Amino acid sequence: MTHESHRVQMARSLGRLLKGFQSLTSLPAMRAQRSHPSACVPCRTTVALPSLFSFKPRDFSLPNSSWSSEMMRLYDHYNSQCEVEAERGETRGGPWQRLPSYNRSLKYATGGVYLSKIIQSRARLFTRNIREPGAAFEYVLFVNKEEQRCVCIFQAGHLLEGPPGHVHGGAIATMIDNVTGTHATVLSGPVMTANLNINYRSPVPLGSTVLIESSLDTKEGRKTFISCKVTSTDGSKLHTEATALFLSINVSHLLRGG
Ligand SMILES: CCCCCCCCCCCCCC(=O)SCCNC(=O)CCNC(=O)[C@H](O)C(C)(C)COP(=O)(O)OP(=O)(O)OC[C@H]1O[C@@H](n2cnc3c(N)ncnc32)[C@H](O)[C@@H]1OP(=O)(O)O
Repeated sequence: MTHESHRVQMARSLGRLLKGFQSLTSLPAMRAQRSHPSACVPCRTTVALPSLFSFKPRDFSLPNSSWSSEMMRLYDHYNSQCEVEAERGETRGGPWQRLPSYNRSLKYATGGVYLSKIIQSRARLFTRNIREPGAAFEYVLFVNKEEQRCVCIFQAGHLLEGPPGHVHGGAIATMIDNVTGTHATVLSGPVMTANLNINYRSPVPLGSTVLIESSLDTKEGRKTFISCKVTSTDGSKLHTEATALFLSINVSHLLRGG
């Protein structure tokens, strides 16, 4: 590849990358989807990131047959608040927004050099790379921009076992990083995790549904500080608590390999 064509390709990648982050930070209101998988057709299909794909991607934040009744109940609870009744039977955006989720995010985040075409085409978001529904990370995130809060309903599948019958601490850390990182991106644009502190208070039973809630502590220049809690769905049991620091980055940071 000549120097010039490499520069052109780099500029194009940067454009795509920025577009992805921008669409995540200016999320369009999503219409509530209260029904089960078969009926899950988005009423408005403008979602974050599709411009990065050459095919219609699957939105993993929508219910599938593996979701427990508790997962569905909570999904319905938050989804019903994504849209509220307005005048004359019309609806408008509510306090919460569901965040769509895809298994490919940044095609050109290469770690310094361009990945080979094969690796590019195979790269997948870690938490969305297992095909079997319910086997690993099943989750959906809702964000409340006014309250600067984010809630994730998470069902931990059998492939996430750590201590017998319970969820691996690394899988919990992954989800905390995922939720707080997405929340920080919504609040501050492109960021990277600089620091993550986790206290594990009580084990999470495998197969259970838990809530992961994150809230903004403060923003100082490039720094976004977030707190996070993992609890049972009725809030009575604290499983994990964490604090995280995210630093705003220029996306070229990713392309340069940090
Ligand atoms: C398209 C969009 C899709 C998005 C989808 C999202 C879904 C997926 C979400 C998944 C989410 C997953 C997310 C992931 O998994 S991100 C992957 C895990 N994270 C990394 O790999 C990050 C690696 N580190 C870096 O790249 C750099 O160190 C960064 C960029 C973080 C900072 O390097 P940079 O050169 O830029 O900054 P600086 O060193 O000048 O420091 C600047 C300031 O910050 C302070 N500082 C720095 N570090 C720390 C620290 N550890 N504790 C406390 N403070 C720290 C420092 O003292 C200074 O403060 P001050 O002196 O100015 O006061």
